[in-house]
Amino acid sequence: MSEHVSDSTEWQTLQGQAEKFGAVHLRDLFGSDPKRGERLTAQVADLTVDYSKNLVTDEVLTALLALADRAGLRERIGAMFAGEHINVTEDRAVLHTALRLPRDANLVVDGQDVVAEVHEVLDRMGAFSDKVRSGEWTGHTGQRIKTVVNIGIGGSDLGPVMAYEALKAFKSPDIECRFISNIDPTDLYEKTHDLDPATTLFIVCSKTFGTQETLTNATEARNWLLAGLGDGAGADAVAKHFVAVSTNADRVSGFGIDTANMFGFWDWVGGRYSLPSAVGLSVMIAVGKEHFADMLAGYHTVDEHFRTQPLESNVPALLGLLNVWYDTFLGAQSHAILPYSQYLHRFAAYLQQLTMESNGKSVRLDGSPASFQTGEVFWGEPGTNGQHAFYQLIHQGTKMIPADFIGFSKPNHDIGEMHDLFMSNFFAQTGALAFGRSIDQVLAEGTSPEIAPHRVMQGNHPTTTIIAESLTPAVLGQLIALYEHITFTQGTIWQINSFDQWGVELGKVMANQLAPKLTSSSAPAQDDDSSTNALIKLYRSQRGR
Ligand SMILES: O=P(O)(O)OC[C@H]1O[C@](O)(CO)[C@@H](O)[C@@H]1O
Repeated sequence: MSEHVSDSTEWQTLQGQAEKFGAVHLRDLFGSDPKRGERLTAQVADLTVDYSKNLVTDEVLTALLALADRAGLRERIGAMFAGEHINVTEDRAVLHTALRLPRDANLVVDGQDVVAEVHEVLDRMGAFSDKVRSGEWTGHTGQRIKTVVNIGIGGSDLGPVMAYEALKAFKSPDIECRFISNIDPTDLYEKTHDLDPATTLFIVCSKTFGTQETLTNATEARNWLLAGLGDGAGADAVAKHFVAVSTNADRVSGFGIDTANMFGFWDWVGGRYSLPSAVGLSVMIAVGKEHFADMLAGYHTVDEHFRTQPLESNVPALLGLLNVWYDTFLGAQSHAILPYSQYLHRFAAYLQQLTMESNGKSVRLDGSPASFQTGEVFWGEPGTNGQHAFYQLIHQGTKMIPADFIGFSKPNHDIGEMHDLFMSNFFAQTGALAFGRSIDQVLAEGTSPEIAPHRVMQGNHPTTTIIAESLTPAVLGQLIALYEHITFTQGTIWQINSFDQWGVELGKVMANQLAPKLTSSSAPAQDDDSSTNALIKLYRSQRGR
């Protein structure tokens, strides 16, 4: 492999193809190949993935696969699964795939029997969630737990809340979960003000147990609990109502949570990849350990596909390469995630962290600046809500926005004809985006020549359609693993480290430095830039300080 993939002949070939691609239209690609739809459809586990409505020719696909070879994608996949320290800036293995290995698998990394440790924690989580679900685990006053409140942010929040919402059809009717993430006090207030402390269990979820938002929320939640339980409530009550999920036992006990009530994970699990670890405890309590195990098994089937399939039939690799094609070679800036499932209403938000914290990088592994466009902006809303909000811009705007349509043949709740109507929108949209409406069609419908141009849809907007029979825990695991490996593929081609997040770390440090200037009436707000100084002064005066 050449030192920089972007200097390779394979890269140049794709640049050349991109330059002449403006003339290619999906109408022609489908017109000249009646079997394109079937030919460019692949299966990964329970997911049928139709990528035929993407702006690619066979020539481009071949060139993308050659680029993947040049970038050593196969070898990088092997290195990740084997536990090599591919997160070079933190000198860590990247082993979220080990979180879903079956009990009888073998993986020893850095002298650690990874599978045994993973299953030891899963077993403890299972036993604990059984107790909470059955009512055997009681609070300080002897009452059973009715509400589980997860306190965490980023990967310690987005995965659990997304999966909890996605799997609502599988949850216990006796337990509700809530999620506090923002340090905005209104989040804490809204999620607790109508709860009974006696029946509330908090999970303080933080890989580092050093995150300002989470520790502040957890401290205030403990105050709320003790005040609500009244006289006599102290450390014993905290032990009944607070458990922790973290990699840092010292900080957990420093906070006052008994480490007997701590569920651990490891530094080789990145926050945004941590849902299948103990970070998923709230989800396990809601849906039960069996459904959680189904979700892990779903992840694992896609992991195995990614690890073993040749690249030409490797679905995450192909979709990752398509994303590189759009982003780096065709200049697309964003990527829409459009699930036709209300249960997946937090899926795009979840993927934002997964993809943008992973691939929002401009420096390559060797420290040199990337001389090309990397990570896209991921965004989206469930259909059909999105249709009545932003689809107009996708259909007739000036930007290229590749979009993933995710749908299910069977709804979790079937009511009348609703699901068929819902899915008719799903199928109609990808067709309209691809093939549009020509001026001749518009005029033939009787539209006046003055208005006709406004009603023309150029089409040629790329989409990928992902369908499964229904949204089950296993299918959810498959979907998440699919996007994890798409993200990995992109990072590999770009030769960036998809597993650190130094940019976010800077913001955390600066917020901690600024905090005293907001709260103290004596400290002058003068040593920042003129804009920040003025804004802090305004804030302080409005707060009466
Ligand atoms: O789980 P922790 O350590 O509280 O971190 C929360 C989040 O903060 C980040 O470090 C930055 O947003 C994420 O990567 C992580 O998921």
